[in-house]
Amino acid sequence: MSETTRKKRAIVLFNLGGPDSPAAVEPFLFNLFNDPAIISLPNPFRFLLAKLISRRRAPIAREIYDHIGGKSPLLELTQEQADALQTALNGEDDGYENRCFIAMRYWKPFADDTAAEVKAWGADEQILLPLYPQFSTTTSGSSVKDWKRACAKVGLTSPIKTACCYPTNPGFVEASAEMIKAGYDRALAKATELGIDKPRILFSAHGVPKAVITKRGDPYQSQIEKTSAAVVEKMAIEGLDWNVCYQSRVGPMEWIGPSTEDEIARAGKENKGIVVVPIAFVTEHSETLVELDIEYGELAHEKHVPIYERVRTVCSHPKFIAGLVSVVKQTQDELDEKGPDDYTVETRGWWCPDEHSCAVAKQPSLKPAGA
Ligand SMILES: C=CC1=C(C)c2cc3[nH]c(cc4nc(cc5[nH]c(cc1n2)c(C)c5CCC(=O)O)C(CCC(=O)O)=C4C)c(C)c3C=C
Ligand SMILES: [Fe+2]
Ligand SMILES: [Fe+2]
Repeated sequence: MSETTRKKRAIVLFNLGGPDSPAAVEPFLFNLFNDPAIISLPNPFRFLLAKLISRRRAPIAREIYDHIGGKSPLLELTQEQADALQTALNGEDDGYENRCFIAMRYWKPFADDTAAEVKAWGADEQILLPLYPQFSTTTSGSSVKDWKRACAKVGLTSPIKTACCYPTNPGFVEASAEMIKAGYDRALAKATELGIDKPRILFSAHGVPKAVITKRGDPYQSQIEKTSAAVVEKMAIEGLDWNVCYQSRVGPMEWIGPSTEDEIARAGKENKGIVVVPIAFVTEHSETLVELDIEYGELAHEKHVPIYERVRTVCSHPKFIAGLVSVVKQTQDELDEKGPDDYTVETRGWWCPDEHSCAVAKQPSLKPAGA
C-alpha cells in the first residue's frame, strides 16, 4: 500500500511519569495526590490534602530521587519502548502508518500536550496502550480517563480503542520468564556454593490500598497473581519456591499484602536467598532502582538474607515489544469488529473495558468526587 493511502494510527502509551529535576518533585507529588483515582475526596478537601501531603513527602521523595541523579529515568526508558514499538509496528505492512506518543499522568509530557500533538499529526485512529500489564483504576484507569478529558479539551475526535491490560500476554510472560530464569540461576549457583536451600522468587508488585480492591472492585491484585502464575508456568522449574508480595506502601490506610518487607524478613529467618521480581513495572525508576536495589537490599542485609538478587524490568526486551505489537493488533481487531470505546467514567463508573477477564464493579461504592 502506498504511503499516501495508509491510515494514520496513533498509539498512545501511558505511564505514571516522574520528576525531571529536584524542583519537580513536589508538584509531581501534588499531581499524584490530587488525582481522584488516588484520593477519592471531594474538593476542596482533596486539593488541600494533596497540598499538605505533597509538601510533607517532598523531602523524603527528593532523597529517594537523589540516589538516581535527582530525577526519574522513566521518560527516557519509555521513549526507548515507544521507538522500538513504532519500528516493529511499521514493519508489519498492514495498511497503517503508526506513530507512538507518550502521555504521562503526573509529570511531563502531560496528556493535554500529547493530545495536541496527536491532533496536529492528524491521526485517523487512536489505540490507547497503558504500560501497566495489570489493570488498576489508580494507574491505567486514571490515565485513560485523563486522556479522554484532554481529547475533549483540544478537540481531538478520532476514534479511540483502549487496551485494558495484558497480564498474561505471551510476549510479556516470555520476556519476564527469560530474565527471571537468568537471575534465578545466578542465585541458585550462590546457594549451592553456600550449601543452603534453593532460593525463593518474590514477585513484588506496587501495592494499593485494600479498599481499591475490596470496595472499588479493582482487578489489579488478581491480575498480578495471574501474571506471576503464568511466568512460573513458563519457567517450568519443578518445585519452584515463589510468592507474591507488595511494595511501596504510603499513607495511613491498610494496603494489600503481604508486604515485600515482611517477606524479606521471613526469608532472613528461614536462611533463604531471594530473587526479587518487580512484576507490575515494565521500566526502571525510583521504585526499582531505589526501593528495591537500595532500601530493600539494605533491609535484606539487616535481616541476614543470604542472597539478594534483583531482576531488571523487561524495558525494551524484543519479546516484550513483540507482545505489545500483539496487544495493539488485538485492540485494532476489537475496534474493527465492535467500534470505538462507547463508554465513559460517567456511564460506567470506574472504567474497565475488559468485562470478561476482570470483574470490575460497574457501580462502585468508591465513586470518586467529580467522576
Ligand atoms: C503498578 C504501578 C503502580 C500503582 C498501582 C501505583 C499506585 C499508587 N502509588 C502511590 C503513591 C506513589 N507512587 C509513587 C511512585 C511511583 N508509582 C509507580 C507505579 C504505581 N503506583 C511508579 C512507576 C512510580 C515511580 C515514578 C518514577 O520514579 O518515575 C510515588 C512517588 C515516590 C515516593 O514518594 O515514594 C508515590 C507517593 C499510591 C498512593 C498508589 C495507590 C493508591
Ligand atoms: Fe505509585
Ligand atoms: Fe480490565
